[in-house]
Formats: sequence, C-alpha cells, structure tokens
Amino acid sequence: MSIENRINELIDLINYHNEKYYNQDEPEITDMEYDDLMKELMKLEEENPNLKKVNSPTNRVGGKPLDKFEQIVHKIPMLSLSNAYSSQDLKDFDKRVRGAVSGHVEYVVEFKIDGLSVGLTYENGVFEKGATRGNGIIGEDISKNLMTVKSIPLKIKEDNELVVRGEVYISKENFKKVNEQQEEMDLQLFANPRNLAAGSLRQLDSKLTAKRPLDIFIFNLEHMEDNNFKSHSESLEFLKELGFEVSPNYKICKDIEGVIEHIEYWTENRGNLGFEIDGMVIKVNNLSQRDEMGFTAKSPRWAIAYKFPAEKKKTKILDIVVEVGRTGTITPTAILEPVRLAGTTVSRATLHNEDYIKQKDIRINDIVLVQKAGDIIPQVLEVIKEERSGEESEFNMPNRCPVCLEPTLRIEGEAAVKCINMSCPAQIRRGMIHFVSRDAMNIDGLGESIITLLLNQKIIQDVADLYYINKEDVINLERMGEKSAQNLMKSIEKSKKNDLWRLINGLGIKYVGVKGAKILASNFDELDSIINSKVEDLINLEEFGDIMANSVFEFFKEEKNLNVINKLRNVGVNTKSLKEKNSDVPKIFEGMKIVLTGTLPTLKRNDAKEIIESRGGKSTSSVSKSTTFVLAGEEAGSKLTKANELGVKVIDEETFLQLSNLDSKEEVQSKL
Ligand SMILES: NC(=O)c1ccc[n+]([C@@H]2O[C@H](COP(=O)([O-])OP(=O)(O)OC[C@H]3O[C@@H](n4cnc5c(N)ncnc54)[C@H](O)[C@@H]3O)[C@@H](O)[C@H]2O)c1
Ligand SMILES: [Zn+2]
Repeated sequence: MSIENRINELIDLINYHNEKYYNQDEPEITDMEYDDLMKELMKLEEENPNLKKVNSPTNRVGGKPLDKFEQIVHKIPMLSLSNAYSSQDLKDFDKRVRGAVSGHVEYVVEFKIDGLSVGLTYENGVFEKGATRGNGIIGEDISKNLMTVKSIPLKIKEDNELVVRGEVYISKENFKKVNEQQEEMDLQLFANPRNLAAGSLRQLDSKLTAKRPLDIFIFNLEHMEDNNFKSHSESLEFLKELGFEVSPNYKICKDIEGVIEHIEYWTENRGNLGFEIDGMVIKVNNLSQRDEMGFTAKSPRWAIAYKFPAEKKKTKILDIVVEVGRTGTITPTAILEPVRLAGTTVSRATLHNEDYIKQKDIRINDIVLVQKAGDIIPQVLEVIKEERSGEESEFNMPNRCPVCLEPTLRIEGEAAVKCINMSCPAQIRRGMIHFVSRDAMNIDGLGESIITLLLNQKIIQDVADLYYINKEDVINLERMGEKSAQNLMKSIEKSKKNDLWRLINGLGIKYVGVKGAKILASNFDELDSIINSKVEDLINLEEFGDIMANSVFEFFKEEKNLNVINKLRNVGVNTKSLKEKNSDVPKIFEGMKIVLTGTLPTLKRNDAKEIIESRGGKSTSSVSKSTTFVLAGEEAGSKLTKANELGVKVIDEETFLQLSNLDSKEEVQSKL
C-alpha cells in the first residue's frame, strides 16, 4: 500500500473510532490501539509533510457537539493534551520546554482525572453556564445538568467574569453503587467512570443527572479579567479560596527528575485513591513562560499527559465462544474466571480474530495475563505457558456459522472469518437492531426482544419489512398489549419522516457511522444522488478517504441493498435531506452575509463556517456592499483592502466568538 493510501486509511479509521468513542460512548478498540493508530499517522505526516491533509485528526480535538443540546462557542478553546508514555517522553518534553522559554522552569504535577471535561463560566459571582469540550471550539450547553453537581458552587465571591475548567467524575464507591442499581433494574452496566460521567451529563432530563452522584475537580483558571497571577499554582490556591474543589494533591516540582519521582509514587499508590485516575498531567507553572510556548491546534505546548501503563492480572480462560456481527464477522470471545481489574469485574475478553489466537497460542483452560487497556476493554495480553497442565485444548474458528450453519469463509488478506450468507439470521438481526437504534431510525418501543420475535415468526425478513407490518401482527406477540402495539405502530410511522442521515446510518454501510452519514446527507440532498455517485465524487467529500468512498460505492452496487431501498421508498420512507442541522441554535446571523479571510488564530475555516451557518448566516466568498461583516485573520490580503474601501465592518476572531454567543440578532446588530 502506498504511503498516501495508508494515510487516508488511518484518517478514516481514526475518524470512525472518534465517533464511536466521543459521541456514542461505545469504543470498539482499546485506547492503546487507538493511540497506536494516531502515532502512526503523526509519524507518516511528519515524514511526508506534503501528504498531510487539512482534515487530519492529528489537527483537531476529537469530539463533536451533539445536536440535541444547544451549542456554545467557547470563549477560550478547550483543547486536549499531548501524551507521554515513558520517562524518556517526559525528559523529551522537558527539553522542548527549556529550549523554548527563558529562565528556570518549574512544573506542577496533577492527577489526570478520568471523567468528562467541562468549562464553567461565572459572571458577577453567579454560575452562568457550563459546557462540554465538543470539538474544542464548540461545545454543548449542559448548564442545567451541571447545576445538579453538588461540588460546583453556584455562587462565588468574585465579581470579575471567570472561566474555569475541570473534570466531572464519579468516585469509585459511587460508581459501584450506580452499577449495582443498574444491575437490579436490568439495565446496561457502565464500562468505567468516564463513561458514566459522560452519559449522565449528556442526559436531556436533568432530573436523571441529579440522581447520579457526580463530583468535579477544577484544574485550571482559563480566563479572568484583571488578574495578575504569576503562576498556575497561585491561581489554583485562589480558586480553592473561592470554594472550588481544586484537583487535590497537586505538587510543584523543581525539575523533571522531581516530576518523574512523583509520578512513580502515584503509579504505585493510585489504587488507594477514592477516584480513578488514568495518568498524571505535567504543566509549566510560570504563566508568562506558558505564553512564550503557546498552543498547537490540538493542545498546549506547555503541558503533557503521562498515561499509566494498564493494570494487569492473572486469570483462567474457561471457554472460547463466538458471536456473529452485523457484517457477518465471527468474533471469538474468551470467557474468563471473573477477576477485578481497574475498578470492575472482568469475565469476558475479546480475542479479535483467528490470527490473534494463533499468534498468542491461546487455548481453553490456559492461565493468561489480562489487562484493561485504556481502562475500558479487557484484553488477553499473553499466555503464561509455564502454568500449563496438559488440560488445555486448542481452539479453531468454526467452519460453519454457529447461527445459520452455512460454511464460513476467510477472505485472503483479511483477518476476519465471516459468515457470507446474506440471509444469515444473526446478521439480519444485528442489522435490524442497528437500524432502529437511537442514532439511526430511532424507533421507540422496538427493542432487541421484539425484533427477535418478529424475525422468528417470519413477520419481517429485512429492515424494509418493518414498515409493512400491521397492528394485528404485533398484538399477538408475547408481552405486547393493545396499547404498546399502537405506540409501536406510531413510532414506526413517525420514523418515515426522519432526516436522510438517519436512514443512511441505519443501512449499516461499513465504515459509515453517524458522522459519515451526515456528511453524505448534507452533500447530496437525496439518496438517489448518493446511489448514482462515483467513487471520485465520494473521495472528495470532507473527511472521506478511499476506504469509506469504496465502501459506500460497493454498498449501493449490491442488488439486494437496492431492493430494500426501493421497498423503503415505496412505503413512504423519506429519502431526502431535510437539513435539520442545529435547529436549537438561535438564528442570530439570519440574513447576514459574512466573508471569511486570512488565517484565524484558533478557528479552522470550516469551524468558522459552521458557526456562521448554524446561526442562520451565509458565508460568502467575495466582499461587496451587501456584506454584513468580514471576519479577518492574519495575512488577510485583498478582501480586507476591499472591505476597507467599501466601509464594510471588519472583525477579528475574538469579537466573532463573542458575537456568536449572543442570544438574538438584535444584540448582534447593536454590537456591529
Ligand atoms: N478507544 C477509542 O476508540 C478511542 C477513541 C478516541 C479517543 N480515545 C482515547 O482518548 C484519548 C484522547 O482523548 P482526549 O482528547 O480527551 O485526551 P485525554 O483524555 O488523553 O487528555 C485530555 C483530557 O484530560 C483531562 N484532564 C483530567 N485531569 C486533568 C488535569 N489535571 N489537567 C488537565 N487536563 C485534565 C481534560 O479533561 C482533557 O480534556 C486518546 O489518547 C485515546 O486514549 C480512545
Ligand atoms: Zn450465518
């Protein structure tokens, strides 16, 4: 594979996993595997700067604000941190810092709390609003939910406008309690505290958030008018006095050796803390030295996150079972003797595929070392061969699909063994569950069990059949009454009007998640144009690469898929893009024509465009008398000259961000 292709492939893969991780709280790979992909991409880009893409995930903070909350443009961008995995990485960081600033460098070392990052704004001593990080520039307004977090003060004794940043987390004890309750109520368990904090804070109903015992640690003063703090530690002490729960046990270290020593201590002792930490954060203490260093698009240069190596334990493999996924991939899973690992009990671990099992020579009854990489997904690290007793038995991938009993196949060059029977009930069932899920067609009242019943009774055979069932079919199902049948019919009917991206996501095209579906829907307006598009058209889409483009193309070449789509269309399922984007954001730029020019200090062109368009404005390319204002950055050039000639207002990024946060068009106009 050429370097360029590998770069494209990595971009697709990372974007896909970002979506899973940040927006759906359902990571498919471990953090370590993710970090490896990222490292590989960074290396290739460094070695081949001409191949670096503007949309590369190495340039941006991972998440994306969800449409279901109102969006907030951060006054100070909320960035991520670069990572260190060894003391050598830390020493390299120290060298970079000392090379870039004048004077002696002192570090503050803090816990890296494993939760969700939020920014809190106070005005006149009152808590005004709080937001998630989102894509770093735009976040979600979760103020109501944050007000239920008891350790967030609603009033403080400081009249200056203040923005602080912290991490919302849940203590180990409360995490256990919540999961016990989930278990009692037969609800899904949370994989880790980070997942729980994120899930709870992004509830639409703040009463639900209030039931979750969340806490916060504040770790940075982001902005305060008229302050003259000289160091980070000074500002932390100030925040403590105001009543904030500041990140505990932070330590000032005179040099990098002190930092490393402190980190070694907590690597050993973190188990004794009442909350989970996944590493330590090292920051330059002196604030003017911080200014000297500045930021990359993704993270400050004056800080780094050291990530702990994953915790490891010994356990036994009791059995190896296989499951058939939506695309027919047969995945082996190890059933383990339950073991406590990084805060939860682990009893299963994915074995990925045939090669993984062969390479590590994993057998049933083996004693193995397991770890939770990234503290989420348990993984079998290695077999402890010295402990073999002769009772072990080798495992082979099944020659037939465990569900449909058709022969399985391993395509050359691929790792997965697959059931290629397109009518395999297991695949259809998984595909169906995906089709009705929250992020796809969002059909309420159609859970896994009903789908299984409908399939078993042959009432439905593909997703389109859902729209052809009638109430009588449903009423006769187990545990279905008149009322719930009626509700189900209603939600099926309602889903016909869904926006196009939901349908595209629902179809389950490989590598196309919510994000990819939205990009397709907003670029093509209707399904037919996507079906008729060429690979070249698809590759040119923002954030699309070879792999995604080919996957979409291949999907719509398939006769069977086209039949399903026709059935859906005939029954009245919407196939047009409704552009329902950002409906909650006030349309404060309505009717305005805004021209972007030059390089902005933090905003990417597309981010600025998104802010304008989501607020009803039009971003146009040339300056004329009807231009409302010009947003200009560095090296703005001829457009700026033209604006000055015509007397069109010119503003900088900071003013633009302030305008974007206003609530009405009138307010914007009065500031222009
Ligand atoms: N498994 C996957 O599929 C997948 C996908 C995407 C990301 N990830 C993981 O997420 C990481 C990237 O996530 P990220 O951008 O949130 O970075 P991060 O979690 O590695 O570090 C940045 C975050 O640390 C938090 N933090 C906690 N304590 C802090 C303190 N004292 N000072 C400053 N910050 C503190 C902040 O909220 C900040 O946003 C990746 O390295 C990867 O490990 C995994
Ligand atoms: Zn099958």
